Amino acid sequence: MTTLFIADLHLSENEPAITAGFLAFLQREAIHADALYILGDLFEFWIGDDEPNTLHTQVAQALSELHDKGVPCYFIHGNRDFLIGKRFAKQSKMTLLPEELVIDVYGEKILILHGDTLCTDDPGYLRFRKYIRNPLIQKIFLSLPLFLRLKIANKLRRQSKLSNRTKSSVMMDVNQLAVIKKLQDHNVIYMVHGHTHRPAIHDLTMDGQVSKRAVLGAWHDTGSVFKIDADNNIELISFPLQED
Ligand SMILES: O=C(CCCCNC(=O)Nc1ccc(S(=O)(=O)N2CCN(c3cc(Cl)cc(C(F)(F)F)c3)CC2)cc1)NO
Ligand SMILES: [Mn+2]
Repeated sequence: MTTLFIADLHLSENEPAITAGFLAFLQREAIHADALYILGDLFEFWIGDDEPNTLHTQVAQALSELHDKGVPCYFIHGNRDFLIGKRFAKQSKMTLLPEELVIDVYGEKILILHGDTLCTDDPGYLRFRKYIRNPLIQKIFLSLPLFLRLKIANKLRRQSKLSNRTKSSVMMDVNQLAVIKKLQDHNVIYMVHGHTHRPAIHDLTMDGQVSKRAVLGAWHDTGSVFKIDADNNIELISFPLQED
């Protein structure tokens, strides 16, 4: 049996093929797993659980069916879908996790997180993140009428696109010291995260031990899944989304 990790699908109504690929992945692959961890940015944007949206309903229904077939699904918020709340968690029967957590997978301790907090070379983003993760700011934002939230969201998405163009690729990747500090803070040697869209398994010698950091790939033309089996064999796999 295996435990599966995915992230950065950035599901949106403009990308129906990715949604179809995700639903097929749930029915064909996740259905046989011990658990599925979704490490953030499942959706491209999220302005509140109260937004009527057929994509959200469709995804919630599929995740709920996975749960009913005995596969628990855990979710860590990404920098896009950080407003996913209790209501969607209830509809999808996903368990919302804190932004970083050490889990036990077949006896191994693994730190899981979205990965945006590792990008410490982008102080501007981290300042923005601190602001919008503030519960009071979230309460105020969620109390705005939907049309206003949509307006703000579209503006911020445009700004993000523009500002990401000017950021160096170093700035957009994790900072090695931040990675080491996180591992030491949690006293673990394994880490799985997404966010950077740079799929790889990195070996890192830390305090004389070989530490591993698995980075999940974003879902575009291919899907990406990190798998751990009961013998602690690990695999980072990318697979075509289109049914040929
Ligand atoms: O990797 C990097 C850089 C990575 C790129 C980071 N950029 C990035 O994530 N952008 C972004 C994320 C989400 C959306 S959104 O459309 O889903 N949506 C916008 C409005 N949201 C809001 C919430 C609250 Cl509480 C408060 C407000 C407030 F106060 F602004 F009005 C707004 C809710 C969420 C739009 C853009 N660096 O290393
Ligand atoms: Mn992200």
